[in-house]
Amino acid sequence: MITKESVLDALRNVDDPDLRKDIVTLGMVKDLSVEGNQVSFTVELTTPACPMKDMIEKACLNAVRMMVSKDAEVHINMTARVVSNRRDRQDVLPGVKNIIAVASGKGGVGKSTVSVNLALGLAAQGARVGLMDADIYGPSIPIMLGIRDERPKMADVNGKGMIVPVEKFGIKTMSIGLLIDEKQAVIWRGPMASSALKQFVTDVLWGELDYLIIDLPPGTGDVHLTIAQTIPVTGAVVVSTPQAVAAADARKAVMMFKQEHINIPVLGVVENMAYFTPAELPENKYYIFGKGGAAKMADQFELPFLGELPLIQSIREGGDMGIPAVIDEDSPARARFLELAGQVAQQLAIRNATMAPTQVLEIN
Ligand SMILES: Nc1ncnc2c1ncn2[C@@H]1O[C@H](COP(=O)(O)OP(=O)(O)OP(=O)(O)O)[C@@H](O)[C@H]1O
Repeated sequence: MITKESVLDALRNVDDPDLRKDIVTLGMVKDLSVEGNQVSFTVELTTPACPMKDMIEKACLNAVRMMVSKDAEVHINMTARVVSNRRDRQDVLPGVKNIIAVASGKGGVGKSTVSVNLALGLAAQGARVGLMDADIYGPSIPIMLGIRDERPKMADVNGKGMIVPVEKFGIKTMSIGLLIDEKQAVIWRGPMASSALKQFVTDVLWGELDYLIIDLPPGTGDVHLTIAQTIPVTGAVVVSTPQAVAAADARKAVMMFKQEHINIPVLGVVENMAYFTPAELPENKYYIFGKGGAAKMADQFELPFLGELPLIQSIREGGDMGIPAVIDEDSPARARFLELAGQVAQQLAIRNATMAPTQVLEIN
């Protein structure tokens, strides 16, 4: 006879490969029921974008069939509840579970392209996602999402005027480009940029989010410091390109996050424009700028390498037209960005399980 205990014992042999504990101990097995040879249960993962989802499901099935009964009819409901390890007072971004900053050592490496497609990639897999354009001096998110002409609405919350983020393709977004003329933003000085950013944090109704992606300005500067001091950023993703000079700049970005007064864990390094793929020969990869630079850099810092993204004309065209690669079913880059989203979500789950929460100066 199949019992609940025998099923649980079998499932104790299935490990979450990232968290390195079995799924029963981790409390991921829910709603177990057994009737005759019908066994059903839910496995609750830490992210809907988990790249190990299919593997864990198969391992559960095999464990019950091999260790309990080969005649068991097993129904597994794979779900996810994104965890947060925030321990701050939640004065800022109260309903936001995880905050991911996307950075680059220098401009033009595709940081905004990665931010947009990472946000959409997480949302495509079922997460609630927001995208904050903190690139105050050169906001490109409104163009990339095709919302240049939209203006956010205001809402009254307990007598305080709050900005309602613009929604597009299932994500919420806010950019200085949605409030003022893009050209004006370029001439802003440091203190103005910092106070605009603080508004994005305190005066925008982000609501409940699993992930908030922050597209940082290129390089290292005032805005980065403001963000590190006011927002409990869960982790950062550093974008690089293959050229040696780009890798050297990306190294500076990694060093910035490691500084004592910033101290934000780096989730990994992604290499954009790693190889060229012509539209008519999608299987061909040409490593025109050299190969393996960002992976080597990640290795030196003992950071995860989050993968290579191709240089494809349609990524640029999609960006200009407001149709990002993840939204374009025909884009050869779509699958790569979905993989990247899975890698980032996975590294974030590991970070939350193994490291202390990020500290910030509390706002009074
Ligand atoms: N993998 C890619 N293939 C083709 N074009 C790309 C790719 N990644 C980015 N681009 C294009 O390169 C240009 C710069 O990209 P993007 O604006 O994302 O860079 P950035 O690092 O955010 O720049 P900045 O920080 O200076 O604003 C854009 O026109 C974008 O569409």
